[in-house]
Amino acid sequence: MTTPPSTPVPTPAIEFAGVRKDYLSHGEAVPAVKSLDLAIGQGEFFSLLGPSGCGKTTTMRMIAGFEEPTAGKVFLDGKDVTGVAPNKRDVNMVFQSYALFPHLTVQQNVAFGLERKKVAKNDIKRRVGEMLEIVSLTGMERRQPKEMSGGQQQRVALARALVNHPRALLLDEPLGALDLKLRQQMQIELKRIQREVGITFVYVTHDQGEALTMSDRIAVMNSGLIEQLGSPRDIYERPSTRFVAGFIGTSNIIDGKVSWSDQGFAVLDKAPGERVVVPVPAGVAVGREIEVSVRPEKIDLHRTIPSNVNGSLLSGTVTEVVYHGTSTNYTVATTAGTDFVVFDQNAHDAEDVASRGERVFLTWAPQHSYPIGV
Ligand SMILES: Nc1ncnc2c1ncn2[C@@H]1O[C@H](COP(=O)(O)OP(=O)(O)OP(=O)(O)O)[C@@H](O)[C@H]1O
Repeated sequence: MTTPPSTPVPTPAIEFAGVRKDYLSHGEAVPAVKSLDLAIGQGEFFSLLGPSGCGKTTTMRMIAGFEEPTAGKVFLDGKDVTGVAPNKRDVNMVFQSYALFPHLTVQQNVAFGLERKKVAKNDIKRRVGEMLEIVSLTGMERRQPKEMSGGQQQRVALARALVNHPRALLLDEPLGALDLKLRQQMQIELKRIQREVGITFVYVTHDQGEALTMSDRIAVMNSGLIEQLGSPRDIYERPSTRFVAGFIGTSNIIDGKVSWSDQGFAVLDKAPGERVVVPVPAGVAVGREIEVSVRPEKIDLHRTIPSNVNGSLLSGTVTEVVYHGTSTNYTVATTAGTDFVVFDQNAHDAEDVASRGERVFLTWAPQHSYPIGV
């Protein structure tokens, strides 16, 4: 028997090994990052997502070298850079405030770093031209920042940060100052730009929609720790903690005791005739308390009890109906004791399925129940 050749493991672009970061405030250590072991791949679009104060910016500043870990090491392309000055790390940053030079033109702003490095004039012209094309600003070379919109200024900042091909680009809430529509356009643009330049992007945000739209992987942080690391789909469809389920989108969460378990499924009995069916790994025994998360768009709402329900069934009373254009959102006080949110797509007609005060039945397929932390 021959052993298969081992596939070489690519060196991560960025790596944290046993990192902790405490700040000193009035003589007391404030833990900002409690324990971090993380590898970010070459060319990955990686987001650090979490509520204010969870340690995202501190994590990013440790990559840039603006903060040093209290313990542990940071590696860039496999090289230990702990203690190495920021200007020797070959990573660039983009912030919410564009920090462009106001008296310089777009061309001069983008060329600035290359000129300081004494790159040949012809090369500068070519590289700036290529970069402006990537960020869709060709033709605006002679403008000054004040003659441009917020979104255009942010593109200049991006072009300036990318023109010298850094090892990684760190982006700290760069779209925060833009209005919603422009922000959504820029999210798509940023992802395209990242794909074209092939540089590792580390993106800090507290906006879950933004992280879901752009990232290859997301680290959801809470109180100085990563709660879950995975693809946008993993994080949304399979939240590993109650915090992640609540922070990313809207989740309906039900607690209950397993009353029956067989062939990869468990049942939590609720009111007579009602139940929650959930896929579980082997070994989840009858009697065990579990938490189940269900996304609002997976649930069907009925005015009469449906026959042949394959999966979960709960009943309740509608307490709120909110029309959102693409969907109508219902809040239902269920007999299971929790309020459920149900998104009903306005795909065919925009008539409400039910009104406030009405008794309704909620059903969803077994695979749309997700057991948290089981
Ligand atoms: N220079 C500092 N001195 C003392 N404590 C600090 C310092 N910088 C950050 N902290 C604390 O460290 C923790 C993490 O802060 P950090 O800025 O990394 O969070 P964040 O997730 O980026 O938050 P935000 O989204 O609000 O920027 C917070 O409790 C914060 O108060």
